[in-house]
Amino acid sequence: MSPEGLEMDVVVDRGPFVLDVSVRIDAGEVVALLGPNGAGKSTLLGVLAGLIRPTAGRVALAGVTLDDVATGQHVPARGRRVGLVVQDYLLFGHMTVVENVAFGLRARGIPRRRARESAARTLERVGLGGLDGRKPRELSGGQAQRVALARALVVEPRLLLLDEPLAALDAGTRPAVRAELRRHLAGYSGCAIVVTHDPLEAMVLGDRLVVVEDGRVVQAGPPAEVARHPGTDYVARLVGLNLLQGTARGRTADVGAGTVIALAHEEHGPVHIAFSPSAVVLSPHRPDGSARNVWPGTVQDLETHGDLVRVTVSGALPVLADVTPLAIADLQLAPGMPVWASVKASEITAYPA
Ligand SMILES: Nc1ncnc2c1ncn2[C@@H]1O[C@H](COP(=O)(O)OP(=O)(O)OP(=O)(O)O)[C@@H](O)[C@H]1O
Repeated sequence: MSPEGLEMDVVVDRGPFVLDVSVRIDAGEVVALLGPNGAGKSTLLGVLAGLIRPTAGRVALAGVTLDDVATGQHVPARGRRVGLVVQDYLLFGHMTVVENVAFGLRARGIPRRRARESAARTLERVGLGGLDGRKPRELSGGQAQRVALARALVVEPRLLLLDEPLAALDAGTRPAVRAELRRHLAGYSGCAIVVTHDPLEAMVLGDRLVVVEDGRVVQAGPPAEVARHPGTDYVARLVGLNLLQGTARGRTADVGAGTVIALAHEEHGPVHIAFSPSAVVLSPHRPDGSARNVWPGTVQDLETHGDLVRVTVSGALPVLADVTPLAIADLQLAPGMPVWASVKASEITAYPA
């Protein structure tokens, strides 16, 4: 645990619902917070932002105690070095972009001129230099998202909270804004938490996943590890995603290990490639059907989740496959058995890294 990091051990007791969590985040680390509706994600963010007071426990950020119920210590929201980006951005329609960004500084008593200068610098940093005088209604969804990010960053927070930051964007613009957000988060030196319902977003943005169910942390770890060993059925369904990195050249992508993947649409340059374990077909012999994406591996592990069995296939290109118990019996799949995995191009999502 770095001294600049976040330490949170809190209980929020709301009668029927109790949040009881311990979370540690290092400076520079991005945690993707996942969980079903009503699991307690917003409550957790509310405590960190200083909007909800815990019933018991302690929160410390960068060596500063923000909450300590035992001693009665509580730093109010305005006094915290915490930046918050909410789902619908909540930009003030009557203010310009630079005024929106400067607002948090003004609220903290920074004089107008200095606040505007800092705001303009932060807008430059998120690639929005030159848009200072625009009104929020004159921005695209992606630009509005960056203004919201600038508004959170302008107070130089040690903790950045992003509550479903891409939810307001349409499906077409989301991949590009997600890739951009990833770059901003990579360059951010504080702790960050991204709340999301989207497993792809969680895997792309998070260095680590923290999964909350019914007010408790049920699983935490690097995305690939959580996907390979889901602790609950919810996690298995949610993070069951194969994620590869590659270099695209039109309708194909080189993913290393001598394997080229056929894509459903054109991409160029570094890409993420994602497909669901349910899209993977396993066969004992090299299939000669229409699937062009075929590679060999070895069954490493079988784990039952609900009515499916998740098969971990190891090899030069490790992959997860969800198959029915009947298929397991038919194919007589067992650890150590060589298999061929195949995926149709139409089942693959590729997007810029
Ligand atoms: N102000 C409140 N007073 C009492 N209970 C509340 C309050 N706000 C939320 N709750 C309850 O606390 C629990 C956790 O809610 P929370 O909003 O933190 O979940 P969430 O994981 O953010 O859900 P979602 O994904 O739907 O936003 C729920 O059972 C909810 O009904």
